[in-house]
Amino acid sequence: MSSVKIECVLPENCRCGESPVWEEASNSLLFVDIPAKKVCRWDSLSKGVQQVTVAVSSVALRQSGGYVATIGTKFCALNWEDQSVAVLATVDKDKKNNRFNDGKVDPAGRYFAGTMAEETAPAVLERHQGSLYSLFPDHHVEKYFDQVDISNGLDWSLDHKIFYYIDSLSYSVDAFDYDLQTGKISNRRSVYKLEKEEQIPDGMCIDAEGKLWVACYNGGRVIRLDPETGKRLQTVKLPVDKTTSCCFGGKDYSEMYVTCARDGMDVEKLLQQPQAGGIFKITGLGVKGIPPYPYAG
Ligand SMILES: O=C(O)[C@H](O)[C@@H](O)[C@H](O)[C@H](O)CO
Ligand SMILES: [Zn+2]
Repeated sequence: MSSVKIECVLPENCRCGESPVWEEASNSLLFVDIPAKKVCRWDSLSKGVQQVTVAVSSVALRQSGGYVATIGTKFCALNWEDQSVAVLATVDKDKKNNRFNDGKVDPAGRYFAGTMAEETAPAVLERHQGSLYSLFPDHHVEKYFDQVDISNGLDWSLDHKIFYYIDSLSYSVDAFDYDLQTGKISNRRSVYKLEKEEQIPDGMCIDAEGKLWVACYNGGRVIRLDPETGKRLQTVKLPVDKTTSCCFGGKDYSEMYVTCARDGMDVEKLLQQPQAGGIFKITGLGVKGIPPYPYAG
């Protein structure tokens, strides 16, 4: 194993950083801060941050330019230049206390995202209120299942035949068979159950070897899993407890970026972990990621 280096590249003080995504064209990391209601774009060359204020939970690239984002219970297009938002579709119309949470685009350009009840405190919420959806390139929405607690990490296997998914309060990383042609999922099973000290599974991404990286909320780490054997291959601890999500980026996708949260920490913990809410860069992992897929609509 090569020598792993962890660096806080942006002391952004996110209340709850989430949805990191690398934009190669601008050498930037996009991410959101859910309670602070903003989408941020950090330029890795100039180190500058731009932001748009909107009640967002996830953001993704869009093939035709700009971005897509989940805002409240709406799938939206986000124009970065004039900061305008256009609603593409709305879900959970009968659930006034719901909002979208994590989302990611599949290899065919569909935007997958799930919902959850609004939290009263981190991980405290009315159970089973969420559902998983995807926004197709023609802007129609398909619903996959309901009864979700906290819809979180998602990604697809390198051959596009498996969809990986995390409902945080199940403490499990699940897999489904995936039909890329139709966007249909089937045959749900668990590929990894978190150990107690790993705490709550949150955001996730796949690497170029087909292994999964899961950010562990309250666990202060990202873990690398082999979804075929169900074994944990590696643990990388960070100097903050509330690690929320991860993605690969940088040159050739050889760096990993990790988001985390400050909300839910008491004064003493914040003094111990002054970098809570920052953006972390991990190098020396010895494995690369793959580029994010852009929404095709
Ligand atoms: O970031 C998310 O996915 C949720 O929006 C957050 O509220 C926390 O991560 C959650 O409380 C822990 O599971
Ligand atoms: Zn999350």
